[in-house]
Amino acid sequence: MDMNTPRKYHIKSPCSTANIGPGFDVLGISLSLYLTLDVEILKEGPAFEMTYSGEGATDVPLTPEQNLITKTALYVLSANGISELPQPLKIHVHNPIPLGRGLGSSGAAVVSGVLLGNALGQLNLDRNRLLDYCLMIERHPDNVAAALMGGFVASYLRELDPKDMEGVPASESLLDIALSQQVPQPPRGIGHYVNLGWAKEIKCIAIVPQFQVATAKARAVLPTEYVRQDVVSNLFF
Ligand SMILES: Nc1ncnc2c1ncn2[C@@H]1O[C@H](COP(=O)(O)OP(=O)(O)OP(=O)(O)O)[C@@H](O)[C@H]1O
Ligand SMILES: N[C@@H](CCO)C(=O)O
Repeated sequence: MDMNTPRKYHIKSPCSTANIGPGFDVLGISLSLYLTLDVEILKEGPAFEMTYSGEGATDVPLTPEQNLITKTALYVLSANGISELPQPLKIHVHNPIPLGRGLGSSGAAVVSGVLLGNALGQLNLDRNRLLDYCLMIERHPDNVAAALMGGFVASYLRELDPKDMEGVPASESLLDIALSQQVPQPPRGIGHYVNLGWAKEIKCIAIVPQFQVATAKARAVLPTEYVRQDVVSNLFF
């Protein structure tokens, strides 16, 4: 099928909670609040149209190279030799997930973007490969692994050889990808994950603060080392 053949997709990615108990950067649970994309490749119309409702509607940019979802899709497409979006393309995003408040909004956006790139480019990437793309962008695996795989997930980010990373966009430089730029593919098997069991009787209540803290800022204040006593007591909780 030609990339511009008219068609529709509905893409749904859950929010997630992470850092559960002692599982810092490891344990994540997907929760039943979903970022959705309604995507249509039309016969005619403007080359690109993006609308957005819900959390972040007044702040989130809606141009392909600035919006986290479309930027991520562009990255997946460029890494697979596709230098432009199909046209005319219409995307409606509905986001009920509060931004920057501990419910993995960026993880859901990244997972949606990777699924979007996979669908638009008809790439048929399997889940493990989709995870590699997610992990090039969100460099801690707990939220994206839970959002992509579903359920209660333990995940671990493999140390990457700097040689494998040459020219590969990681989160910050992803911002700079131009539509026409071709980027190398991510290394394979960046993350390991295990689906853990979950008792249906255990329900989750999320308490959402009224202020935002960007994950990057929160991570920047963490010490690089912890004393043994603190690590041991954290394992207990
Ligand atoms: N639906 C979305 N569309 C576009 N950009 C988004 C969307 N959701 C999140 N983002 C981007 O991600 C940023 C929030 O990411 P951040 O990692 O700081 O917090 P979070 O993922 O909501 O929370 P946490 O990682 O603590 O669970 C937003 O400020 C915005 O730039
Ligand atoms: N493990 C991540 C979760 C938030 O995205 C962190 O603490 O930064």
